Amino acid sequence: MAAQDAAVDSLRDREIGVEQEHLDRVYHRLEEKIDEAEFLMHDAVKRGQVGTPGALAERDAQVFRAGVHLNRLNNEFEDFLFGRIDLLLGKDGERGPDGAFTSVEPADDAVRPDHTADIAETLHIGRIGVLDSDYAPLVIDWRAPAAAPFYRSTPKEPGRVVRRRVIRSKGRKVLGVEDDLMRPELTARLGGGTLPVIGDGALMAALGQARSHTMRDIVSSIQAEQDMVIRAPAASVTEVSGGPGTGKTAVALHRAAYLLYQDRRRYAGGILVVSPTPLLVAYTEGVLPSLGEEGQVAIRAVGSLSDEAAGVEGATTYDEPAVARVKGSSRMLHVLRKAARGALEQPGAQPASQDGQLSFGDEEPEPARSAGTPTRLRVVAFGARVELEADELQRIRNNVLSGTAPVNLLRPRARKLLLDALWSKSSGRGRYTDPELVAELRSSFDEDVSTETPFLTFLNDWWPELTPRRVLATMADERRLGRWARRILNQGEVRRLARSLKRLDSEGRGPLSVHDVALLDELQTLLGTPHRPKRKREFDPLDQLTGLEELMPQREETQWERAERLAAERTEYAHVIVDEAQDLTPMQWRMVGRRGRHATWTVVGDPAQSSWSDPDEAAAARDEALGGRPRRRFTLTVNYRNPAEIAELAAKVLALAMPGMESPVAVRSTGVEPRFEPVRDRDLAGTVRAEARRLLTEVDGTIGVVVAMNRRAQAREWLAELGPRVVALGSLEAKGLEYDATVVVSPAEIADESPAGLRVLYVALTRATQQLTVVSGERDLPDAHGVPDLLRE
Ligand SMILES: Nc1ncnc2c1ncn2[C@@H]1O[C@H](COP(=O)(O)OP(=O)(O)OP(=O)(O)O)[C@@H](O)[C@H]1O
Repeated sequence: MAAQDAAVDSLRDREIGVEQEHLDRVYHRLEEKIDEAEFLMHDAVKRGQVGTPGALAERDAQVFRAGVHLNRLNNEFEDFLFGRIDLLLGKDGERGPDGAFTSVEPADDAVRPDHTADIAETLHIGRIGVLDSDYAPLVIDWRAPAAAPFYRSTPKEPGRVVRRRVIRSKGRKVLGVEDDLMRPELTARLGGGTLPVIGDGALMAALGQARSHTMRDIVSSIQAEQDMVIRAPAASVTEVSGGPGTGKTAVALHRAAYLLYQDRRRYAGGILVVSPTPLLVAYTEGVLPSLGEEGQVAIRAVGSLSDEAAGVEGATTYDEPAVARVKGSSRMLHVLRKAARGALEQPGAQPASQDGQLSFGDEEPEPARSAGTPTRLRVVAFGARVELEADELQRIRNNVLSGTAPVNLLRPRARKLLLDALWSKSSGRGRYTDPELVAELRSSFDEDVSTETPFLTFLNDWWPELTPRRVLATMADERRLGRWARRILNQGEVRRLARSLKRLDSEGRGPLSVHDVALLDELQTLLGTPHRPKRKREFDPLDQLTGLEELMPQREETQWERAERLAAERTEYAHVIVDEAQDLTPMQWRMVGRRGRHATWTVVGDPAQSSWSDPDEAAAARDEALGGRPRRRFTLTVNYRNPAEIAELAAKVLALAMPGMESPVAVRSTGVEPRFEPVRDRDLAGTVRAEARRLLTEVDGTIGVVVAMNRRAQAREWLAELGPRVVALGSLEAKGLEYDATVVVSPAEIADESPAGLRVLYVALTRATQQLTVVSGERDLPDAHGVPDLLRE
């Protein structure tokens, strides 16, 4: 036995040595390329010293190319070679531009009748493609067509692949190799010897690794059904559904990298990835840079999508479910339309005599500014007083508002109609009959009236420029909100909504909830931003190189800052990826839809994990956002996260939440059953803490403790002393995340928290990669084994 082990070890060492040799060649080639790039840089700087405009432009172009080159090489130097495939001869013997055979199928005579065959081609796969100096492929980019068999080949449909190898390396050192045989029936020969096979495949090794607080890429172990989605043509809308842990988020991010590789020019318009929470954004942020992509892709939480919520974190507070339900509903659109117009009028108007008086000339003192909307406009023109009374002002307002244009953009029209009305009453009007003289008089009337501070003050008060935040703040007034929401929301809804907005001051400053953000974004559209002339920039010769800034990331800017800046500059994207799409409310769909009106889309989600109470309403909003574009649908069926023992328990909740819905198949089993800990409510804190502490000794990575939303703060206190490996999460925050072990506290509390509570509980139960403990309180009615009522057969 020992002799056999030693033989396996020496074979493994030999194969590691083979791959090491290849990696050395690759590094050698990369170093040559870096030298070339550095030479280009220096050469370019020298040319710049010539000083002629032509030489300057040439220098800039060279610096640009060399910079891009260096940036890519430096980024992708670490651990970028990860795979290898050994293939049979291709059917027609044709080769593509990268030197690889193009045919997926083997040649008819590739396999001899005695089941022996020769390896005709070996390809190494990595994060970028590297060509040798004679243009032979040393590494094939994982996104290139020639790399597809690495992902697509299965023992059932092997194509030309005989052996698939995953190479584990760190920096310049190969640490290990794991092989999968796709054609185990063959005796294949390579370089005069039999093709060796090491290990039992890389997937299980990858799945068994401890988790950290950031997601890893899966580039070396993408599975065939996932690869179909990643490489699906970017036509219209690609919809991907699949249960928990099927790799939807991973696939969506790899797809972004693939699309950029396929058509960088097309996606220069940017790719937006919409995530449900800032926690998931932080968790996934490293994946794209590890795939060699950054900058072009903005990953944003839905709570920080609108400029109105701009800031590092955006909105992170959650409304109670009944309020969230109102704010997310598409009925809010009708309320907001009314509010955007109604908010022009501010309550608390002063008596008419003090309101908005205007002196034309110097005869009268400037009036005091009113607190509310002025109800009278008075000017003195051509020696006579001209007034517009409340009813006339109202008529003008109604007239201006009769269209659908954004309110702030209507201000010039309001101003014009005010001047028309004043003019029609002024003595100047009847003074002349000659049309030319009348026109001249009118124009000097307009100029004089409209540039006087008091008129401007009146206009500012009577037709103020509204900000979305200010309008939202006016909705905290229950009486006014009730008027705008008549026949749209019921009284209870109005009361709850108004109360939730009392957090904001009169200008709308204050903490925003996640659901407020979509309301602000809608208001932004309803109000419009008045055009303001931009300050002219000084001429910069670098501007002539279009795309320079876009393509050459600056060293001092982090990936996060860059994505933020680009996102802030963009209002629309070329491709929009929506992760956890089942959670977007109708109002959020409208917000996301505005960012992809001309985009192609990838929408991934799982209806069984939806925390939105009215799936039909959300589906209608989603259809509206995606328009009539054709859709391609994919389903992922294998759960790579949860061991079978945990998946089985979660399936019980799925049966309650969505009867008839199928669970994905768990790909592995650990033999460790979920634990149940019944507890008296008063002992909850101690038990949860003790359980988290126990799990710290059981698993190497992270531990997530999931509680009902209203216990969040409490749970953080319980666990404060346990260090960074333990994280306390509200049920809605657990979305998309995963931990080595999880403690789910009181399933009944989580399920009772909202109408979608059972689906939220399903999410909570499917976060662990190794171990799960369910702590049941009194409300969970645990049986003798501690199993709560909701999780029994
Ligand atoms: N082909 C793969 N190779 C290795 N690991 C994988 C593979 N596919 C998925 N995984 C891992 O499985 C876990 C779940 O993936 P991911 O979070 O993308 O699933 P999901 O479908 O988005 O889950 P959920 O719906 O629960 O949020 C991750 O740790 C991911 O790295």
